[in-house]
Amino acid sequence: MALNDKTAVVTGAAMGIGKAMTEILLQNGAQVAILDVDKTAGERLTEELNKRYGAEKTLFLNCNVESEEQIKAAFQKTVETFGGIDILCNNAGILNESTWEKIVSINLMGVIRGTYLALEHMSKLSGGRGGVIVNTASMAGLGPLPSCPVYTATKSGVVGFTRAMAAASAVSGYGIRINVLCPGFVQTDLMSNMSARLGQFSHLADVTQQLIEKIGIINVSDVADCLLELVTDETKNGEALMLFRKGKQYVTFPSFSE
Ligand SMILES: NC(=O)c1ccc[n+]([C@@H]2O[C@H](COP(=O)([O-])OP(=O)(O)OC[C@H]3O[C@@H](n4cnc5c(N)ncnc54)[C@H](O)[C@@H]3O)[C@@H](O)[C@H]2O)c1
Ligand SMILES: CC[C@@H](O)/C=C/C=C\C[C@@H](O)/C=C/C=C/C=C\[C@@H](O)CCCC(=O)O
Repeated sequence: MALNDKTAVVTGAAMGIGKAMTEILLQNGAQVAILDVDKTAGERLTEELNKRYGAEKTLFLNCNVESEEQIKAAFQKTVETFGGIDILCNNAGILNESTWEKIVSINLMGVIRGTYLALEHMSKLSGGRGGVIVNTASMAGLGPLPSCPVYTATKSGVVGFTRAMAAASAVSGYGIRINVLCPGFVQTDLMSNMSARLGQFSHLADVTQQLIEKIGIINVSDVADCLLELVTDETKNGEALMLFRKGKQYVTFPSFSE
């Protein structure tokens, strides 16, 4: 899928991985709606990107993925501005084990909310052009991060939701491919003050540190490159792409369908 003049929506786009996703999509010719709960950072980034890529290429929309209403309004504004939605990156996420219900609401329910509301604009069954959705999970969605049980649960949920939705899309004829990214540790703000983010598991900070040393830390640009692959490669649907310092790998899951 060529990205020239395609419209992408990226959630949690004001910084970190979402910012890198936004940039690679712009570099490849897409126009991008930048959705984020942080208005200051979102507006600052949009101003910077406008200078580099042109004001008509980006649109900042203040949006909390915990709110169905706000996502709905942001998608509507994107469609009014750019004429449709071709690519959705459900990327917004947090790590804070002390506010566990909030992690579930943002990391897992935010992905489900975003996907269901985007179908109304993207699905060929409701007059959309089809396209591609990429969800950001984590390696923690494949193997447990002991210091973060709820974060692990949300990311496992995102992997399962993505794979089931991809199969549902193929069988139903939505015309939408749905894939999931599973990065290991990535150098962003989410990795700062790790011990404080672990809540009742702060005593396991050392275990996390050992894991970080074992599998290494990658850069946001490595994740953005993998996003581009999942967006552009039309053969990919229902895939989980794991990446860490050792490299990237499509995950093989057990098959129960035969
Ligand atoms: N950093 C890592 O090591 C790592 C590894 C694997 C997966 N991830 C996942 O990647 C995604 C992005 O994380 P990051 O490392 O870039 O984090 P980050 O903290 O650098 O950026 C997250 C962005 O999401 C926004 N955000 C937070 N809550 C939101 C909400 N309710 N609605 C809308 N926007 C919201 C923040 O304002 C911020 O701009 C997350 O889903 C995270 O779980 C991160
Ligand atoms: C803190 C941000 C969070 O999103 C990052 C988590 C990163 C890793 C969590 C870790 O517990 C996950 C391990 C997953 C392993 C899955 C499969 C293994 O086969 C990988 C093999 C690794 C290796 O070759 O050493």
